[in-house]
Amino acid sequence: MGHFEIIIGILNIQTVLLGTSIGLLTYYIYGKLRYKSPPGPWSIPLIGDYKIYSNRQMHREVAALSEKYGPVVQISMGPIKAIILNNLEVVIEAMVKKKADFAGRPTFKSGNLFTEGGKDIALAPYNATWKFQKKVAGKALRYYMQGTHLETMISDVCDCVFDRMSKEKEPFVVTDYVDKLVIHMLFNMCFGRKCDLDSKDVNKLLQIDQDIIEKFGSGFIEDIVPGMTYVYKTKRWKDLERLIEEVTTFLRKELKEHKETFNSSNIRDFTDSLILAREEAENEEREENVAMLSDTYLVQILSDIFFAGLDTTRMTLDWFLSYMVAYPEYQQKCQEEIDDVIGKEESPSASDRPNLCFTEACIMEAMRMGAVAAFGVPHATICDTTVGGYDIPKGTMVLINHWALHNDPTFWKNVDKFDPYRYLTKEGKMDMKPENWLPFSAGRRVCLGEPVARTELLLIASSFLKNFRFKVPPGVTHSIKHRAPAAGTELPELYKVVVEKRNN
Ligand code: HEM
Repeated sequence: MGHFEIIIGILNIQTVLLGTSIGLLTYYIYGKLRYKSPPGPWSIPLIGDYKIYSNRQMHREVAALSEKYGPVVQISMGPIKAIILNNLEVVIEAMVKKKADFAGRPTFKSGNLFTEGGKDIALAPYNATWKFQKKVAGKALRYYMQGTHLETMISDVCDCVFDRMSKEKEPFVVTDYVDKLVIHMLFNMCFGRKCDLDSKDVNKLLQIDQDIIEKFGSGFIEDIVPGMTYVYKTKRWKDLERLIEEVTTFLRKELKEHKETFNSSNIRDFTDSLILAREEAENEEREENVAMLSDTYLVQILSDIFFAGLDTTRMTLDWFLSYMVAYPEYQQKCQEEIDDVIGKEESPSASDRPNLCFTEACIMEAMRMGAVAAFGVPHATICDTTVGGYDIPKGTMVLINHWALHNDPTFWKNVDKFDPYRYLTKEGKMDMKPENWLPFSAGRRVCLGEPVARTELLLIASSFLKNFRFKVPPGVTHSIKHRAPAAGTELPELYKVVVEKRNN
């Protein structure tokens, strides 16, 4: 080969390399231009939109931003990008129409600590273990709701708490009694313990739960700075580790005691139902199912049922009672309905539900106006996908802004008004559920406890109003003010009430 051919050969190689590079660059630039990221405010690199995500009422701020950017808004939480869905159309597209695409969960250091590495249901990744556990827990809950078990237990717990509450001589904060009632109900449901207002275990768990919300409600720097705990542990982080260890130790002890006294023909509570599910899997010789119901997984399912139900239920009842005090005419209308349907002697039962429409409508409206979980539980995409015409890469954190759905003025007439009639037909019966009313979310990750929560809420709310008339002390005016004890959680400002016993 002469010099000429060699030069031509080199030129050819150079031409091919150059051509390939230009091709790849064009493909990359074209891809970038074609790739449509959701819009959002400018953010400081690595720090992100600190002003937005450090605001405990971020749901309100993002809903306002969506007026400028549209229903899909992107913000940066430190180095983590979050996509927030702010209207029904995009929520249904992501959670219902695209089914599994948005059914993952992001992984957080604090979440892993709470759940022994995602071994629960609520924070678990979208996989076969999650699916199986949700099925088992759903079956155990349904088992528990059969017959009159739930209503008898709620009636016993209400008697126990109301007995103490009726002894109050001075104006008092009713929230304290709501908290006690709900935690005792869950103790009974999960561990079969009768109501004992002086129980050390119950009071300690309630204190831990309140501490976790009040002290850690603004989130953890450790979730935003990966690897930080390997270098340095803050005092807050160490406190969290200690509280979680206390809770897990308690749950492990309960499971151990239940296993020692378990009798499959006498299922006492939710813990027994889970042990029964494991026995069934063992009898069917389904090794893979038995492994998914090891003690660690059972403890985590118990923790989910207990804590997912505790805060959401007690906070919803706080909102309900606060609105009942603010609107005495609605309180009275609920009481008339309750007296008519239940009678003066009986306790509310699940079969009364179809006839307690006005009371149920007041609960639904309290859930709309009071945001107990404004962003629900964060989702993550499990593949590259799209929503609202924007590209969303695999592994992106996605939040549903429930507050925005519940306060969308284009959907709700007089959006700021407490109006139970929104949910009722002209005849006073329950109407179709308004599409924008989604406190339990939708799609694959929909709240597991919705049926039990709605029944519990109605039974407890009716029991409160059946037994007591709630008022503010003479000379005091009650206007509802919102406070945000934790990110994405709003509660009414604490206020004092006086109660009059009814039906004596
Ligand atoms: C007022 C009461 C309640 C409200 C407002 C509520 C709301 C929610 C919401 C918004 C989610 C997140 C759904 C999503 O990821 O899109 C959720 C998940 C969940 N809730 Fe509830 N909840 C309530 C009561 C309960 C109760 C009583 C239980 C248990 C008996 C429960 C168990 C769960 C579980 C296990 C999940 C995780 C589901 C999953 O990841 O697949 N919830 N809830």
